[in-house]
Amino acid sequence: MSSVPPVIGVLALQGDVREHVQALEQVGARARGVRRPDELDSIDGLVIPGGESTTMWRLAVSFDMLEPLRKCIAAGMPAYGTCAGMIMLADRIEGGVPGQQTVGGIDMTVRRNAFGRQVESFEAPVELAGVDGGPVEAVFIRAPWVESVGESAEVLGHVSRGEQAGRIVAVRQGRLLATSFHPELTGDTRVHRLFVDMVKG
Ligand SMILES: NC(=O)CC[C@H](N)C(=O)O
Repeated sequence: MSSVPPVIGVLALQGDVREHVQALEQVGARARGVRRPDELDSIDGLVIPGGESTTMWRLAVSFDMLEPLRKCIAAGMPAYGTCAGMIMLADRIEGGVPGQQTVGGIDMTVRRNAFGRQVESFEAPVELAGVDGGPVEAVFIRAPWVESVGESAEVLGHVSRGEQAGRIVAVRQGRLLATSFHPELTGDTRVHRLFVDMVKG
């Protein structure tokens, strides 16, 4: 049985674009960087990478991408955001710089840089609803956590141990997915597979 692989765009304004492209290709999708509004027309789903959400927001404004991104998401385009990308998909942020805007789409409040500074980056196993085969080893780099989710968003995972045990770090709302951590950096492609299956579904 063969089916046409979905085309997934990776928002290529800033951040770890190449790692996402590789992870997506490993799970059988076609992946390409997108940075212009017209490039959004030819993709089946979008990944917003990790990086720096303040820079990504500013670049999205200057590349005239913020409104087109909002429209696509509102129109139902599947999207997956990691770390800064999670911030970009959040309807509300805390700890942003003055005036910082997001694309939005997921009814949640995220706290920027919640786990502390770069030197406080860490790895921890996270059990994810919808991902079989044991916990994913999650890499947190100046990561946000989710303070709260609204009724339409579903919590998929928490930090399982340590000082921050119980913090929400993975959320899904319909065909939108967000993680505080970076599966694209670990070689474990199960979360990308989940997203590609969401795109196909
Ligand atoms: N690794 C990351 O994506 C870090 C996110 C960054 N702290 C931000 O606010 O956007």
